[in-house]
Parts: sequence; structure tokens; C-alpha cells
Amino acid sequence: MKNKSARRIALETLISVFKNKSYSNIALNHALKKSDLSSHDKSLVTQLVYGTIQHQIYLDYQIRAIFKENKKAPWMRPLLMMSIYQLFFLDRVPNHAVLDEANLLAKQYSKNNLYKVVNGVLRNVIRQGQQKPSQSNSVRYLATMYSIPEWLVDYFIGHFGKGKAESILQSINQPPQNTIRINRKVTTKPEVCQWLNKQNIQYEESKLSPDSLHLSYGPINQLELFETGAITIQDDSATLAAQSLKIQPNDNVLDACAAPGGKTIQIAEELASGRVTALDIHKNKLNLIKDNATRMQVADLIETKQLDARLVSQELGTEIYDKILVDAPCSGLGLLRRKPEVKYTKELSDVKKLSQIQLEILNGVCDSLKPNGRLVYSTCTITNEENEQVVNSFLKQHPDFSLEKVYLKADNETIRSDDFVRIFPDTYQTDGFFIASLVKSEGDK
Ligand SMILES: C[S@@+](CC[C@H](N)C(=O)[O-])C[C@H]1O[C@@H](n2cnc3c(N)ncnc32)[C@H](O)[C@@H]1O
Repeated sequence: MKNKSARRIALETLISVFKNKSYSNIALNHALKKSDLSSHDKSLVTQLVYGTIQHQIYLDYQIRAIFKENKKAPWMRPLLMMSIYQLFFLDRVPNHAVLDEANLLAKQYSKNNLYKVVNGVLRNVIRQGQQKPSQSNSVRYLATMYSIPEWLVDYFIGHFGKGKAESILQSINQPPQNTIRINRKVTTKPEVCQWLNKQNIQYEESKLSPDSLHLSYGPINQLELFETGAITIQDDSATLAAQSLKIQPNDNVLDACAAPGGKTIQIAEELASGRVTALDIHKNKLNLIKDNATRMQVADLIETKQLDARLVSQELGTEIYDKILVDAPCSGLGLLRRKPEVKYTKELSDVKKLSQIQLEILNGVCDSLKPNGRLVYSTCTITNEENEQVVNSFLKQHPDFSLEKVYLKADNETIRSDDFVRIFPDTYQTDGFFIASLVKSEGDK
């Protein structure tokens, strides 16, 4: 992708995400790695790709208000959407620049004067301004304005109330924060801050986690500190799951759903003579854990294994682990800033299917925990079915387990929870996250 402009790379990425249903973060990483863009232009590509996908339903609504025939060429809809996104959401790009850039791109793709259609639609959009649906149907109105399927708007209002639902909807269309976690096995926070100051990269402390910082800089994986394993990319809400395990240096730990290994590595950083066994059902994902562990300098503390977590006690034995983490496969509805396309593909039936698997995983691992051991269940979603309901069903079936209060001490505040830790994406502008900490009783002696 050498010598291609930022907008051309953003458009190619969008075409691939729409056509191949690729994950936006993976497609974007791939495109940026191959490009020779400046860091400023890389940030622009990131913003154009995420912003366009985030506002997809709304942008489509703007196009359909003017232009019904939208199947002429696979590049046209993404180009129109990306251009309208800039017109309505990016103050710093003047309208004439959006038109000129769109014209240029349309001419590169267009074989038969289709660029004129693009130009005509965009001029009309500018002339007419933003189109809004009627507010008489409030679910449809919110679904269009915040680009989210109607069932999810309905779900959020039904479970969290209209005010909270709107606040969540508003927050998930903001760009995600660029969050790092510092590897205290390799460096210290003051050293990282000093390095960032030298590079002129601004940072802010995380409210949730003492080892996390939010950076002004997007492509973190290209920083020297990332390559040497001094820092890693991890949302601060996600760091709380491993913190809740309260790892001791000699613990024998199981990470039952581990790939790509973000939390396995965090656990390993707390270990000395202990070990962490990292499982994943998909063999090809184990390499992601190994690569991450090598970069973060903790590979010798981690053993990877392909296994369906539902078979853990059957395959690995009973009462072996001091701590078990089940960071379960889930609908990912807490990650919509980072993976905005997820909201268009998930359905309520997925949530229900996943909740069964999640309960089966808890049932599959619990006998492998030692008496007095701790089992932490976490998800990056905010649905009750996958969170509170799974844990409550598990507790009903396993009277030897009880919920433990979670106290997490961050720099700026303490998260206290008598039952569950629920982090909504609008509270700290982090990923949405859920944690339950369960302790196994001592048993009969
Ligand atoms: C939420 S992700 C885990 C993220 C990981 N803990 C981290 O911090 O990087 C869930 C993982 O569970 C794996 N998975 C799904 N079903 C599984 C099962 N039955 N047994 C083990 N792993 C499973 C998926 O392949 C996926 O990698």
C-alpha cells in the first residue's frame, strides 16, 4: 500500500470490512502495517474507518434520503458513507475538501463516469443538511441517530432505562481510548512516563487501573516500548479481571479461555514460582498467546494447550488450581467502540446461545479448583443473560461456591462491589465489562 493516500487506504479497508465481513480492527491493523503513512495520517485512517462503521445506519439513512439506487458499484456506498461522515462529524475538514477528495477517489475507481453520481449525491447532502427520522417512534429514532439495531435499543431501554440507554448509545460512538498497561516485570510507571514525555506523547492516568495510561497516540503497537514488552495494549476495564484473581507469586492458575492472551500475560506478570496454563478451543489461536508472552518476557511462566474448557476437570483432573479465570466467549457488546461492526451482526438469539456455553464452561472448570480457591468469571458484554444470570444459575447448581466482594484499588478511586462488578461503557469511557469473583468452600475435612 505504498504511496496511497490516507483516504484511499481508509476506503479500501471499509470496502473489505463491508464485503468480506472482516473485523475492522484486524483489517485496519493489516492496512496500516503495509502503508508508509505518517502517524498523523494513520490516525486519520483509523478515525475514518471506525467513524464510518460506527455511524453506518445513520449514514445510510442520509444516502437513502437522496439516492435510492445504491448498488451501482461496490466502492460507491463506502465512499459516500465515508464522505458524509466527514461532512457531518469532522469539523476540521471543510466541505470543499471532502468533495474534492471524494471526486479524486471516485475517478480512481469509476469506469463509466460514476464519479458524477458521487459528486451529485454529496452536493445534495450538503445542500439539504442532516436528515432525521420522525421522533414518533422513539426506538427507531434512536436506532437511526445512534446507528444501532432496533432490538438493541429496545434491550438497553428495557434493562437499563431510557436515560442510561441513551447515555450508553452516545458513548459507544465515540472513538476508543488508546490505553496501555505497564509491565511491572520489565519497567516502572515513572520510566514509561519519562519515555513518553521525551517522545512528546501526551498521556493521562486511568481512573480504573494504577498500571494503565491513556495515550494521545494511536498506533501503540509501533512504539519501541511495545516491541520490548514494557507496555501492552489493554483496556483498563479488562485489567480488572486478572486483578480480581489476587494472584500470589506461587499460584497454579488456569486461564480457561485465554487467546489472544491479554489476561494470561497479566497473570504471569504476578507470578514467580507459579505457573499459568492457558487454554483455548482454537489451536491456531495458541500462537497468539505464545507470541504475546514472548514479547512481554513471560513465556517461561505460561503453558498453552488446546482444550474445550467444558472438558477441563474431565481432561486435566480435579482440585489442581489455586485460581481459575473464565474470561468467557461473549457477545462483545461492551466493545462496540473498538469493534463497531459487532452491533450489526449480533442478535438476541446469540446472547441466549452464548449464555448456555458460558454456564457449561463454568460447570466444566469448577471441579478443577482447589478448596478455598478463587474462580473469576468475566465478560466484555453488558447483557444480563450472559452476566448476572449465568453466575446466579451456576451458584444455584453449586452451593459449595459463594460470591465474594470485589475491592479494586485504583489510583483515583476504589471500586467496591458487594456482588458483581459492572462497568458500562459510558461510565469511564472504557470497554463495558463484567466480573464476578467466586470462592469455593473448604469442603468436608
Ligand atoms: C473473550 S476471548 C478471551 C480473551 C482473553 N482472555 C484475553 O484477555 O486476551 C474468549 C476466548 O475463548 C475462546 N473459546 C471459545 N469457546 C471456548 C471453549 N469452549 N473453551 C475454551 N476456549 C473457548 C475463544 O476462542 C476466545 O479466544
